[in-house]
This record gives sequence, structure tokens and C-alpha cells, in this order.
Amino acid sequence: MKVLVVGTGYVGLTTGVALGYLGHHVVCLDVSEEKIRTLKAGKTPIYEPGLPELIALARGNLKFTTDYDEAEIGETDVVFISVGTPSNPDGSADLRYVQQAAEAVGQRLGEHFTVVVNKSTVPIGSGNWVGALVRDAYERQNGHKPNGHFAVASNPEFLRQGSGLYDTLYPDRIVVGAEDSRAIDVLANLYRPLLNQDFPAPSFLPRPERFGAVALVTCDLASAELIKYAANSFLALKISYVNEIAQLASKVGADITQIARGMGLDSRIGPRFLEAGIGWGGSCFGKDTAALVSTAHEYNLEMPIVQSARDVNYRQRVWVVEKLQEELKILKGRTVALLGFSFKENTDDLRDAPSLDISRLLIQRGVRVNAHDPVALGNARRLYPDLGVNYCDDVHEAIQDADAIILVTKWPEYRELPWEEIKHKLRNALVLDGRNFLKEEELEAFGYRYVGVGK
Ligand SMILES: NC(=O)C1=CN([C@@H]2O[C@H](COP(=O)(O)OP(=O)(O)OC[C@H]3O[C@@H](n4cnc5c(N)ncnc54)[C@H](O)[C@@H]3O)[C@@H](O)[C@H]2O)C=CC1
Ligand SMILES: O=C(O)[C@H]1O[C@H](OP(=O)(O)OP(=O)(O)OC[C@H]2O[C@@H](n3ccc(=O)[nH]c3=O)[C@H](O)[C@@H]2O)[C@H](O)[C@@H](O)[C@@H]1O
Repeated sequence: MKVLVVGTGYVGLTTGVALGYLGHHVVCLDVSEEKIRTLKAGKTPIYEPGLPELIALARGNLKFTTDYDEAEIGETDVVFISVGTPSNPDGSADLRYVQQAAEAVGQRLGEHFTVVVNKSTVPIGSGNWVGALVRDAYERQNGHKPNGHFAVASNPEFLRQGSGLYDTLYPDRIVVGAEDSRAIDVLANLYRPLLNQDFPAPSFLPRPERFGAVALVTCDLASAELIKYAANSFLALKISYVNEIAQLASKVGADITQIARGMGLDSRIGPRFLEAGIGWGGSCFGKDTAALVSTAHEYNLEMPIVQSARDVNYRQRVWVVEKLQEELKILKGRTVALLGFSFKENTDDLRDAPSLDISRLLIQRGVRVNAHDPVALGNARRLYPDLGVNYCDDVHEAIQDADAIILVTKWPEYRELPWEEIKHKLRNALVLDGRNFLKEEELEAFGYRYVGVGK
């Protein structure tokens, strides 16, 4: 099938490349000249494991452009809108990029039946709104209304950064919401190889141990839109819940890792997303929980549970600094090494990264912050040159003369640092493990004071 993906960020590029790999003809369009130049040169503008390899395999089915006129929208079966939907200051979603994309697509629709798909996370009602934008743009361009040439669908995305390709090729479910059953049929055909799981598995990606057919959830537009917000908010509150219990665990001398294991083995609860730590960050949990609360307000509803998950999450970031102060007594004049700057491992993304708030809070208290990250420092220097953080390309430089190490992101290489050897570089052998990730017993055996979360 012929596919256009508008927006080549973490979601759009992953989706486009995966669909190209499955044999569809995909145009990936972005307004960023730089991103498209990079892609045309055979490189990837984002760090996502497996993406360069899959692009190389799908190359013959992929075209990259910044020009809507080159995208052959008039003959395209499916257009994915996968542009950013960041937060407005009041928490609602900023839909300006979606609007620009919908209008640009509407102007160029032809007689061929095209499904315009909201893949971006967009508030309830956006499907209808995008439909109206596309229709109006078409009418302005052609002088008459479109006559059943297009339908709108909502196909929310559930991939996680850092395992985006794996999540795309081996999804738990695919959700398609539409009022027009033709749109559901087209998307079911598009996703057939994923639904049936009958494509050659790329050798460079991990494979699920057991895997059968994937569930296709079909529903109306509003339900699909709400599934996305409800799922993200539920995951966010699951983490905040375990962090709330972690706070109590450390007061009463219990261990949150054992508690989470004991809880998670109940199949009604499940073990995933029960890792206590300094909380969630990233481009979506914060944004989407805020947007859900904001949408509820429009309908005169409070969302106290979702709001509390947000509050608890921020409290974890403050807790790190309070804990450090408790350990070191005086923070002013101290040096702290932050290990990991991206919001999670295997990504270079800094959106709502806990490291940013933790750095700000430490710097306000007179602490010198040395930060290391295996892949995110380029973005950090570009986006946050004035944060006051000393970005260190070498982890040994970051820990030199530090009064404490804070593990912020669980990059595997931090577990494998030569902890015994590097101890002499520190002024004070204190490790605050914000992800309960390091080898506690080993560190203690080397003479470190180890502080975890909820232990
Ligand atoms: N990042 C993630 O893990 C996930 C993100 N989502 C949602 O997917 C959407 C996209 O997120 P990301 O890929 O992370 O964003 P991103 O910021 O990485 O990429 C968005 C891209 O859209 C481009 N763009 C903006 N306006 C455009 C236009 N008019 N025409 C063409 N391109 C345009 C930008 O230049 C940018 O490259 C958001 O709504 C997000 O909430 C959903 C699931 C997972
Ligand atoms: O809408 C989105 O953008 C995506 O948001 C999350 O994916 P992502 O933010 O990429 O990464 P996660 O693996 O969910 O991690 C989010 C944050 O939670 C933290 N986390 C995760 C799991 C856990 O048990 N504890 C915990 O603190 C991570 O360190 C990270 O900061 C969801 O998991 C995806 O399903 C969704 O598509």
C-alpha cells in the first residue's frame, strides 16, 4: 500500500521504517530540512536501537522529503499524522502542528480513497476536528466538498522510546478508532503482517519468547483517543503508586524491590512498571497526564488520581535532593556526579528528564553538577547550554572529586563500571542509586555507602 508519514520523530520515523520493512511504499515527510537531509544521507536523526539497520533493509521502500507536493498524497492509501503535540502552559495539548499537517494534506487529496490517521496523541474530539480541517482545506483548494474521498481514523501509538522498533513489530495490540468502516478495513490490511505476525523477524532485534496473532481493537474515534490517554496515565500512576509505597517502605525498614515482586506476581497486578525510583520522565507521561486532567476540566470533572500521580512523581525528584542533603548535611560547595541524563536508558531524549529538575534543584543549593550520559550529551549541550551543568564526555571526569554519585538513568554500562578502582577518585564514597539498579552488595563490599529508593 502507499503510505505517507507526516513527522519523522520517534513515532513517525519508527512507524514509517517498520511499514517500509513490511513491504509498503512509504514517504516520510518532515518540515525539518535537517532531519530529512540526515535521513537522505542514510543516517538517523534520533538514537533508537536497530533503526539504522532497519532503514538499510527497508531503503528501497522509503522516500524522504520536506515537500508535501512530492508526497503524492492524491494516490496515497494512508496518511499518518505523527507530529508533536507538546503541552500548552495550561497543560492542554498544543495542536498547531497537527493543524498544519491536516491542512497541508487536505489541500492535496485526490479522488483516491485516503485514510487520514491521527497517530499523534491528541485529545478527545481531535478526530472530528482533523476531519473538518481536511474537508475545509480540500474545499478551499478544489471549490467543492470532498465526496467520500477520505475518512479519519485514530490509531494511537504505544511504543516506548529505546525499544520503539521492537514495540512496533511485536505490539500487545493495535487500536483503530473510526466512524467509517472503510477506514478500519484499510488499516487492518495495512497492519495484516503485524496482526498475523508473518513477517521475517529482523535478526538484530530481540524477539518475543512466545508470540501469537496480535489483537486488533476497533472502536469509535473518541474511545481510541481516550484509550491512549487512559493507558499512559495508568502506567504513570502505577509507577507513582510504587514510589509512594517506596517512601513508606524506607520509613518502616522494608524493601520495595521485594514488595514489588510480591505484588507483581499477582497476575491481576503484573510485574511490569513497578520499578521504584526517581520517577517517570519523558515526552509523554507528563504531557499526557496533564492533558487528561485538562480535558476533564473542560467537562467539569476533576481527575484526583491522575493529578496525585503527577504530584508524587515530582516529589520523587525533590526527594533525591533532600536525601542527598540528609547524607552530606551541607550541600553548598559540594560536587555531585549525575550518571545518566536522558529520561531513560537507550534514548538520547531529554524531554522532561528527571536529570533536568534534579540538576536545577542541586545548582540552586550551590552544588556543582557534573553529568555524564552515553548518548544524550549532544542534545544536552544544544538544548540546555545555560543550565549550569558541567557536561562530561568521560564518566571518569564526571566522578573526579565528587562528594556523591547519583544514578539517574539505568544505562547498563553504569552497572559495569570498575567501582572498586574508581572509588579513590571520589572525595566521598556515597552512591545514591535513583533506579535501584546498581549492585548494592558489591558496592558495599567495596566500601561505598549505598542509598537506594525505598530500601
Ligand atoms: N515519543 C514516544 O515515545 C511516543 C510519542 N507519541 C506521540 O506521538 C507524537 C509524536 O511524538 P514524537 O515522535 O516523540 O515527536 P517528535 O518531536 O520526535 O517528532 C515530531 C516531528 O514532527 C515534525 N513536524 C512538526 N510539524 C510538522 C508538519 N506540519 N509537517 C511535517 N512534519 C512536522 C517535527 O519537525 C518533528 O520531526 C506525539 O503526539 C506524542 O505524544 C506516542 C507514543 C510514543
Ligand atoms: O506515549 C508515549 O510516549 C509512550 O510513553 C511510555 O513510553 P516511554 O516514555 O518511551 O518510556 P517508558 O519505558 O514507559 O518509561 C517512562 C519513564 O518511566 C520510568 N519508569 C518506567 C518503568 C518503571 O517501572 N519505573 C519507572 O520509573 C522510566 O525510567 C522513564 O523515565 C509508554 O510506556 C509507551 O507505551 C507510550 O507509547
